[in-house]
Amino acid sequence: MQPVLKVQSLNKAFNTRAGLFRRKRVKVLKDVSFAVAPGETLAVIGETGSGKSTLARVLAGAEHADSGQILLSGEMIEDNGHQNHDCRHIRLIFQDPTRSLNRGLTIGDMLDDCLRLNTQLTKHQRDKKIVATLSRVGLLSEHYDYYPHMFSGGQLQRVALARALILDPKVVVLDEALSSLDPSVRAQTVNLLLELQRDFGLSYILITHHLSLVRHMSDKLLVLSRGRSVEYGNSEAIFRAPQSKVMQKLLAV
Ligand SMILES: Nc1ncnc2c1ncn2[C@@H]1O[C@H](COP(=O)(O)OP(=O)(O)OP(=O)(O)O)[C@@H](O)[C@H]1O
Repeated sequence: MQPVLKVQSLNKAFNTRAGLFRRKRVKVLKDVSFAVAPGETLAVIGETGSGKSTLARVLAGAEHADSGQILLSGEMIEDNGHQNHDCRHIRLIFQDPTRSLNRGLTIGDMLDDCLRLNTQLTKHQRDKKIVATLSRVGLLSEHYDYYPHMFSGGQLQRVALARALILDPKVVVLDEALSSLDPSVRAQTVNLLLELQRDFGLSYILITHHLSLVRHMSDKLLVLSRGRSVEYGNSEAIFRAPQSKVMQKLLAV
């Protein structure tokens, strides 16, 4: 099966201060490659600062890579720093959903903005799609008129999910998106994500420090260390017999 997402030799560096007047370029992603099939979940784990969030932002088009390629369903969307990114196909959800939600807009208006800016749908079609998407993530049509502050943390993560799904993406990147939820809400959200994956063939990139979540949700696993891929393959096989020191250490904790 053709992968929905293929990443080849991705490199990314940042300029950082190295003294009062000096700057130095720090490589954050080094030759990172992987592929994700439709309906599959790839978990990305690694110690703090290993480049997971940077990878998430590059995938979602929020940052350019310095070199390397990203192909979506065989089509090049990033080639050596040149983006041809249709942002609607890879969507990013953060740990703190309020980061991506405008406090001054109702949920309905926020979702309507996404559709107005990215599709040719009429107002009637947009409203229908918004209500259907709210229902897909377990929210009610009444929530159309709610503001972000009127939701609980778990509901807000559902709103962020609705915002990600409203444009029918192929890949959703979850950057610690489940971390701040309490265990029972997290379990409900995981079940919802798995249900959506089953129903719509969504692929997930799951970035998390929770190994139990990785084990439960992922098909494949990429282990990053200082921006480099040190282990990549079938999750179950890696959990059974980790080859990299990083993974062995993470499992030993
Ligand atoms: N905009 C930036 N400018 C300079 N350095 C950056 C920038 N963004 C990230 N970095 C650096 O890149 C490295 C990787 O950061 P990143 O947030 O991707 O790691 P991470 O694996 O997601 O860490 P964590 O698990 O703590 O979230 C860190 O050293 C960070 O300080």
